[in-house]
Amino acid sequence: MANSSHAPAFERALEEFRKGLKKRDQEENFKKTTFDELKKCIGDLQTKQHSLRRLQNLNRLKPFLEAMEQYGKVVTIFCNSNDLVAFVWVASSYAEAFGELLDTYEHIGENLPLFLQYENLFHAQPHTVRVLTLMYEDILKFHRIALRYFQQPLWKQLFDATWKTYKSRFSGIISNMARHRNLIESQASLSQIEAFQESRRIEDDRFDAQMRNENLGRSRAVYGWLKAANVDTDQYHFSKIRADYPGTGKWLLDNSTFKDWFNHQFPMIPPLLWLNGIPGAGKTILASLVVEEVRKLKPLPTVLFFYCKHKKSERDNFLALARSLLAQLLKQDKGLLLYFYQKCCDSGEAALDSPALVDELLTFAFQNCKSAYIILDGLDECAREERKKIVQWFRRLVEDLPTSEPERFRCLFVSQDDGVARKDFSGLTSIKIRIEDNKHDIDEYCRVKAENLKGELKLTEEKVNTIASTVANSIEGMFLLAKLIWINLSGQTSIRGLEEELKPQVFPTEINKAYERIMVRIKQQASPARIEEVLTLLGWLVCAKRSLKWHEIQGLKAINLDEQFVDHERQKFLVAPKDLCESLVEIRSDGTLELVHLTAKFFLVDQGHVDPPAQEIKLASLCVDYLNLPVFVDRPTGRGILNGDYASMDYAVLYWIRHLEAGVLQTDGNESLMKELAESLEIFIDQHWTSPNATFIVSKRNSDRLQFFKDLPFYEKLEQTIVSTRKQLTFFGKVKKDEIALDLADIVSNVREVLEQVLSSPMDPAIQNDIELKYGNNLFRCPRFSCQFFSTGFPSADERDIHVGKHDRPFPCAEETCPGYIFGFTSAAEREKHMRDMHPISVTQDQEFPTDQDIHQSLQSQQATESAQATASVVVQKPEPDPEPQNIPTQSRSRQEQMRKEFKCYYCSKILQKDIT
Ligand SMILES: Nc1ncnc2c1ncn2[C@@H]1O[C@H](COP(=O)(O)OP(=O)(O)OP(=O)(O)O)[C@@H](O)[C@H]1O
Repeated sequence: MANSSHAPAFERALEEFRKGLKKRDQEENFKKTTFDELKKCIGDLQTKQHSLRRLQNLNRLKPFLEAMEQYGKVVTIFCNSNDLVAFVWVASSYAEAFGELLDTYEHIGENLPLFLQYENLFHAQPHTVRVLTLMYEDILKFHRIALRYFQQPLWKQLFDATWKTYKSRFSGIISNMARHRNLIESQASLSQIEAFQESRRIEDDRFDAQMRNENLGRSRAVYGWLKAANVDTDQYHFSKIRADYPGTGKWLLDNSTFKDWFNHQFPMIPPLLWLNGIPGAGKTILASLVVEEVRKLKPLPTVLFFYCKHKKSERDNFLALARSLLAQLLKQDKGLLLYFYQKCCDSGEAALDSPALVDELLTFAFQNCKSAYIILDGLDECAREERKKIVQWFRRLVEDLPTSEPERFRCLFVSQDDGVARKDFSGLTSIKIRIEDNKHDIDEYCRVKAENLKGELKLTEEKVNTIASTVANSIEGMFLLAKLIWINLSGQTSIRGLEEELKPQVFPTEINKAYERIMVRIKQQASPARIEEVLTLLGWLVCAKRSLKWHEIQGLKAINLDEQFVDHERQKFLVAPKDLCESLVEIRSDGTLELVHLTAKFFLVDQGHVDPPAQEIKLASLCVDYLNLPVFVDRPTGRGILNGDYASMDYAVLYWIRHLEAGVLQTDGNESLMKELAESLEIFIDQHWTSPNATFIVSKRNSDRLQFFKDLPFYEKLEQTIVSTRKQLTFFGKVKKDEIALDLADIVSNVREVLEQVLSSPMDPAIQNDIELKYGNNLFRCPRFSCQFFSTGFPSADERDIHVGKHDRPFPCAEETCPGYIFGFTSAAEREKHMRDMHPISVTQDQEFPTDQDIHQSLQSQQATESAQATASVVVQKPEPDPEPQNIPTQSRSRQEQMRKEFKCYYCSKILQKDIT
C-alpha cells in the first residue's frame, strides 16, 4: 500500500529546513528522537517548572502533539519511510516568550486535522497526499523562523520590539494550515488543490512583499535617524588609488604582528593594534586594504570601519563615528532593525543625537555581534577630546571581553605617532611603518609613474629608470611626497622642463617643497586672471564649513554682484577643477571637491596662498550678498530655477553666519573687507528682517565678537539675528515663528516649492540634466536648518515628507496597523494616552497562569498518554537552562472572579468576547 512517490517532496522540504540551520545545529541539535522521548522532555520541563512555581500550562501542546503523532504515522505509510518526518520543539526559559510559543503551538494544534481518520481518503484519492506535503512545509517553516529567532544572542532584549512582527508571520502560516485542513475535510479534487497551491503562492508572495516593504520603511526611518556619513564612498576612493598597484601593502599583510592580530581561525592575541607612521606614509590606503582583506574572510565577520577627517563635522568626532558604525552594524545584522526602529520611534529625535542612546545602541549591537573587525583610521584628525572618547570606548569594548572569547572583536587604530596618540594607545601592540616597510610599494609606484612619463615625453628606458629611482630614494617613506613629485613631473611638457625640476636645488625633498613646486607650475602656466580664480577656489576649499560639491562651487562662482544677478553661462568655471588646481584637489565620486591631503591645507595657509581670516570675511560677504540679490527678494520663478539662480542657496543660508563668526575673530588688517561686510549685512537685515516678537539675551561673548559693528545703526538687530540664527542651526526641535529673525526659511521653502513644481512637470531630459548639474541630486530636502537632510535631501517628495513627519510628530503608535503609527504624536505623553485609550493591554500570561489543579491534571494526562510507538523522528531543540529561581509569591490564583473580556482574533483581528475567570 505504501507509495514512495511522495517522498521527494518531503525530502526537499526537509533539506530546505536543514539548510536553514546553523552548522552546529545540523550536526548536534538536529538529532532524531522518538516521540516518547519528546513527550518525556516536555514532562520533565513541566515538572521542573512546577518545582520553580513558574509553570505554564503545557497541556496546550496536547492537540499539536496528537496531530503530529498521527501525521507521522500517515506519512510513514504513504512514503514508506519513517526517516522523513521531523518535528522541532522550541522551548524557552523566558516566561513571556514561552507563553507566546505555547499560544502558537496551541493555534497550530487547533488547525491540524487528526490525520488518521483520513487514512482511507489518502488511499482512495492519492492526490490529497499533496496537502500533507504542504502542511509539512508550513510546520517546518514555522520552526525555521522560530529557531532563528531564538538563536539571536540578544533575543530576550529584542523580544518586546520584535515578537509582534514574528507573530504576524506565524499567523500567516497558521491560517495556511487551516486552509489545508479544509482541503482535506472537503475532500478537495486535484484541480482544487492545484488552484489552492497557486493562490497560496500568490498570497505568500504578497505577504513577503508586504514584509519587505514594511522593513524597507523601517530601514529608511532608521538610516535617516542615524544620519551616518557614507564611508563606502571613502572606501571606494581609497581602493581605487590602490588599484593600479596590485600587491601594494602586502608587506603589512605579511608582517608577523599584523598576522597575529588578523588571524581569523587561530587568533593570536593582540586584539587591539595601533598602526602608526609619519604623515603621508600611506596609512589610510593601508587601512582600506585591511578592510578589503577582512571582507574576504570566511566565515565573514562583521566589518566596521571609519575614516576620520579633520574639521569635517560628519567625520571628526565620536558621535559621527558611532552613527556610522551603527549604520554598518545594521546593514550586516538585519536582526537589529526592529530594535533600532523601536529606539528611533521612542527617541523623539529626528536624528540620533543623545550620547546616552548612542552608547546604549552601540553596546547592544556589539553584544549581539559574534565577531567583528573594527578599523578606525586617522584618529589624529579629530580634536583631542573626541579622540580620547573614541579610543576609550573601543579599548573598553575589546579589553572588557570575557577571557573565554578574547578574539571576538579586534580593533585596528590607525594614526600618526604623536604624543597624544602614544598616551592614548599606551600598552597596545603597535606597528610603526618604517622606511624599509613601504619601500617596495613606493618603488613600484614610481616605476608605473615613470613608465607613463616615458610615453608622454619619449624618454629612453635608462632615463626613465634613473628618474624613478631618484624619486623613490629621496622621499624617505612618504608616499604623499612621491605622489606630489610625480604630479609635478607629469605636468612638464618638455624634457628641458623635466630636467629643471630634477635639479638638486629644485627637486623637493619635503612635502611643502613639493606643494610649492606645484604652485609654481600653476602660476607659470596660468594667466593672472586664472591664478586669481585658482586662489579663490583654493580659499573656498580651505575655509568651507562642510565639503563643497562642484555644482555649489559653480553656483558661487556664477554670482555677478555688479549686475546683481546669477550668471551661470558667462561666469562659471569652464575648466574642470583638476585643470585649474592641478592635483592639489581631488573630485570624489559623490561630487565633492576635496584638497588632496590635509597637509595641502596647512601648506596653503602657512605659505600665505590663502589668508583664512580674510577668506572667511570674503565668504561671509559673498553668502550675504548672494542672499541680497533680487532673486531672493522677489518671488522665485521657474525661470530662475532653470537659470541656476538658487544653486548655492542651501550653503549660503546655513553658513553665512559661520563664516562671519570665523571672520570677526581677526579683523585687524581686514578693515576694508569688514566695512564691505558691514554694508552687506545692513542690506541683508533690512531686506530679510521679520520683526520677531521674542527678544534674545545676548551673551557677552557674542557681543564681544560683534564689536566691529557696535556703532552701526543695525547693531541691535544684528545681535538678535545672530542669536536667533544660531538657534535655528543648532536646535533640533521646531523653532517658534516669533523667534526667527530673518525670513530665510520662508525663502528656502518658496524656492523649493517652485523647484518641485518644475521637477514634477514633463521635461526634456536635457533640461533635467541641466537642473541636476546646477542643483545636484536628491532635490527633495528637509526644511529644518539643523537637519542633515536640509542639504543632502531625498530622491522623492514622499520620502522627504515621511522624514519631515518624524520631525513634527516624532512619537509613532506602537501598533503598526494603527493610523497613529504613520502620523505619530507630538510628545511621548500624547502617545501614551493614545496607547491607553486605543490599545489597552490584552490578557497577560499572568492571567493564564494555571492553578494547582491544572498542574495536577496536566501531569496526570502526560503520564496517561498512551505510549505510542516511535513512528516519527523527532527533533528536539533543548530548552535553554533556566535562570536562578526567583522569589515568586506562592499563593495560587483564585478562580472565583468571573468577568467578560475582549479577545482579538488571531487571524482576522476581530474583537470577540468571552467570560474569563
Ligand atoms: N599604496 C599606495 N599606492 C598608491 N598611492 C598611495 C599608496 N599609499 C599612499 N598613496 C598616496 O599617498 C597619499 C597619502 O597617503 P595616505 O593618505 O594614506 O597617508 P597617511 O599616512 O594616511 O597620511 P596622514 O598621516 O596625513 O593621515 C594618498 O592620497 C595616495 O594618493
